[in-house]
Amino acid sequence: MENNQLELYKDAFEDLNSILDTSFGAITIADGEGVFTRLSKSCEKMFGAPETEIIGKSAFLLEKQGFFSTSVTCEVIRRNKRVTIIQKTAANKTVLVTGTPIFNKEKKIEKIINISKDITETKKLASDLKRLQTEHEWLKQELLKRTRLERGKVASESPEMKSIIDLIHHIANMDAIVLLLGETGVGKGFMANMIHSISDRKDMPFISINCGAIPESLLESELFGYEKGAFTGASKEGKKGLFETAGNGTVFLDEIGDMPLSLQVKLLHVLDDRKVRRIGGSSSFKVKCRIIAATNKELKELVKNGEFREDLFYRLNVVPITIPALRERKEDLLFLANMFLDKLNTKYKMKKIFSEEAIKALFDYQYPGNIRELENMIERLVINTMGDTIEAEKIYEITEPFQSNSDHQEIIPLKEAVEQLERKLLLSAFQKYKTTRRVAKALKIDQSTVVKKAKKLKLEVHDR
Ligand SMILES: Nc1ncnc2c1ncn2[C@@H]1O[C@H](COP(=O)(O)OP(=O)(O)OP(=O)(O)O)[C@@H](O)[C@H]1O
Repeated sequence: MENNQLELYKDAFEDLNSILDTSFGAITIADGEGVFTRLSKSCEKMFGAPETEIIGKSAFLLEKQGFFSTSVTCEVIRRNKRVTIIQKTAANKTVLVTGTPIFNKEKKIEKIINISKDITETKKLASDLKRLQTEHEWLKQELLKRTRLERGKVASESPEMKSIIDLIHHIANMDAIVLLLGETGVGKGFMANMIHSISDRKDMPFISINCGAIPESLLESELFGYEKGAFTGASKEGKKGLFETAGNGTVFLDEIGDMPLSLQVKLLHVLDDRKVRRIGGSSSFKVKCRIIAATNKELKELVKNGEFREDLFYRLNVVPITIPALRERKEDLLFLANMFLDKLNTKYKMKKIFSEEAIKALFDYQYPGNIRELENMIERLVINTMGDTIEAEKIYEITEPFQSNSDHQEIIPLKEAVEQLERKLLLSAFQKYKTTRRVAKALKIDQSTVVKKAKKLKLEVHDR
C-alpha cells in the first residue's frame, strides 16, 4: 500500500473513532457471529461495564448473562434484518437501540451496527407526565365537585352520601327520570335541586310541585295547564302547566306517592309520549324538561294496596336513589350541625359553640325528622341558650319524648298515627335504655319483637 493511501486510511480510521466517541448515542459493532469488535466510549456508561468486558464477547453470551434484556445484535442475526427494540441494560438504563445488518456479496451478515439512545430520562419524563396529567385530571374533578358541593353546602362525609353525590354527578346530564326515596327531611328536595343545579339545565327553570298538598282538580291544572274557558272559573287567558313553564328545565314532582290515581294515569301518558295537552286543549306540545320525583312512602307497598299504579311505578323507577336517614349516617351529623350553627351565628350575630357533652348528646339522638329536625333543633338551641356555649341539657330538653305540641296533633289516619307513636316510643326507649334487652323489659314486650321493630324502623341499635 502506498504511503499516501495509508495516510488516508489512518485519517479515516481516526475520524471514525472520533465520530464513535463523540456521538450522543452508544454505537457498537459486531461481526456476523455477533461478537463485538468495536464500541464507542459512551457504551461503558450505558451498559455499566468497561470496553474490555464487551469487546471480543458474543452478544448471545452476554444476553444469556443478563447483560441486556434482549440483545439487538442477536435479534438481527435471528431475523436477518434491521431491528429496533427497547432494551434494559445491566446499568439499569432503558435504551432504544437499532441494529442494522451489513450484508456481504453472498447475502450473509458480515457486520451489525447498533446505535443506542438512552431513553431512561425520556421514559421517566413520559411516565411522570402521565402521572401528573392523571393527578391534574383528578384534582380538577375533585375541585369541580367540591366547588359545586360548596355552593350547595352538601353534607357528604358519610360513605353513603359520597356515593350518592357521585351518582348524582354521573346522571346529572342524562335525561333519565330520577326517583328520590327516603324518610321525611332527609333532603330529597335538596338533592333534586342539586341535580338541576349541576346539570346543563341549571339556567332553565326548576319547578317544584307538592303532589300531596294540592287538591286533585287544582293539581291537574297546575301540572298540565288549561285553555281559556276550559272550565268554570278558568282564567280568560288560559294557563301554562308546569311542564310547559319548565321548558328545558326540571320539574320536581314531590310527594309523588300522594298523587291521586286519576292523575297518575295522566302523568303516565305524559311520561310515555313526552307530550302534554292542556285541559280543554286540542293540540299537544313536547315535554322537554327533566323529571325528578320524590316520596317518603314505600311505593311498592302503595302498589300492593292498589294506591299507586304499577306501570307508573316502573316508569318512575329508572334511577332510584334512596337517601339514608340521618341516624344511619352519623358522619354527616357534625358537619350539618356546625353548618347550621354557623348559618345561625351569622344570622343572629352570635358566636355560639357546642360543648363536648352537647356534641355527644347530638350524636345520641335518633332524628326521626332527619335533617329538617336537626336544623330546627339547632335554631331552638341557639335562641334558647343565653351564654356562648350550647350545653347537652338544652338538647335533652328538646329531644325529651312527647313534648312537641301533642295538644295540637293533626288528624291523620289511625294506622299512621299508631306507627308514629310506636316509632317515637321506641326511639325514646332506645335513647334511654340503649339495648334491646332493656328496651324490651321497659316496654314489656319480647326482645325479638323489639329487634324486629327496630329493624323495620331502621333504628341504630347497640347491643352491648
Ligand atoms: N345534604 C344536605 N346538606 C345540607 N342541608 C341539607 C342536606 N339535605 C337536606 N338539607 C336541608 O334539610 C332540610 C330538609 O330537606 P328537604 O326538604 O330536601 O327534605 P325532604 O326529604 O324533601 O323532606 P320531605 O319528604 O318532608 O319533603 C332542608 O332545609 C335542606 O336544605
